[in-house]
Amino acid sequence: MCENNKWDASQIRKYDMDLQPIPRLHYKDPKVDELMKTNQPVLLTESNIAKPAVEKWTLEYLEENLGKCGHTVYVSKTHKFKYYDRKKILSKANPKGVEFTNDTKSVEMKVCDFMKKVKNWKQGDDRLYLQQSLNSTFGPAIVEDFMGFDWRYVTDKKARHGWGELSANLLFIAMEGNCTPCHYDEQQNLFAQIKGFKRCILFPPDQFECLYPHPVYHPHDRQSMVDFDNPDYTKFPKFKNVKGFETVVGPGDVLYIPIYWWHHIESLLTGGPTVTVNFWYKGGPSCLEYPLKDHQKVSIMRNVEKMLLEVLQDPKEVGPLLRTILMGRYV
Ligand SMILES: O=C(O)C(=O)[C@H]1CC[C@@H](C(=O)O)C1
Ligand SMILES: [Zn+2]
Repeated sequence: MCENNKWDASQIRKYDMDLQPIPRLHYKDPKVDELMKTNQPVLLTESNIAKPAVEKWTLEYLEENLGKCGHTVYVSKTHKFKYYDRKKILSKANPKGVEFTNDTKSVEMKVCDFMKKVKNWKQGDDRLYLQQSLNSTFGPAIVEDFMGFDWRYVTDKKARHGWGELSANLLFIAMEGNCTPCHYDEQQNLFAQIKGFKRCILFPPDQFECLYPHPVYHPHDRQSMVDFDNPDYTKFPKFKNVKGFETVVGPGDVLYIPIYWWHHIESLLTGGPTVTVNFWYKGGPSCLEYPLKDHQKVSIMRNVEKMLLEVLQDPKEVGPLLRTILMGRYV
């Protein structure tokens, strides 16, 4: 899968799973729209979507221009940065939350401190991952570069494929080897790689039962419970049948990650820090046409879980009630 010899298999973690390549197409290829129309992933090459960033955003430039205020940096004891929703964690404000511990926490950090820690990082130190919404708090040079993105192209895709409003552009600065474990988002995503290389593994929404997402009420909602580095095939037997797609994105590549598609993303094990900007679009209005699409079924399952939790008030009641409905009647 090595494109133009810019990386090699030694920089990639090995997983025992069936992965097919994601199509790589020139961004003006009409087949791009055929794939987007049917919520299929595609890697766009040669685009100008984030061209000013690809040309200028070195770590030094970013340190110089990201501004002096603090930025959101995740700190992890491992290479995994598993997202969690703080609003779902037990607190005075949220007495119905969930007892929850995990290896990652978020802190506010100045860019200069972040860059220094990344430069001086040694084995055994906590890993860092800067993940910050691109907003006006950034220096004028960054804002100018951002305005120079190919907004005509991305806005055309939004309109053509009925996406909702642009909800965020996030800037990601990762250390080599950082991993965002398998999860799905309820957003369309144009994932623009700026510096370095990232291995992206994607699974379609119909792989839901092989990827065992945490319950909706859990802080790790939308995240797979399976640890790809050490899968528990007793707890998650269907994981051994999972079928997915993969690609490695490099500077100038833009990966379309369709809404509700699972994605597991790793900065290559060597090669230094990586920089990415994403474009998250809300899902557009979707009419229920039959047969329903797989991602619509995921959305329906989410709504059933939310309704049951709302009315039962206790997560431990959800399983027994669903079993009563199912056993001997639907299965
Ligand atoms: O853009 C998304 O949907 C994500 O999951 C991002 C969260 C961290 C990013 C990464 O490349 O590790 C990807
Ligand atoms: Zn995501």
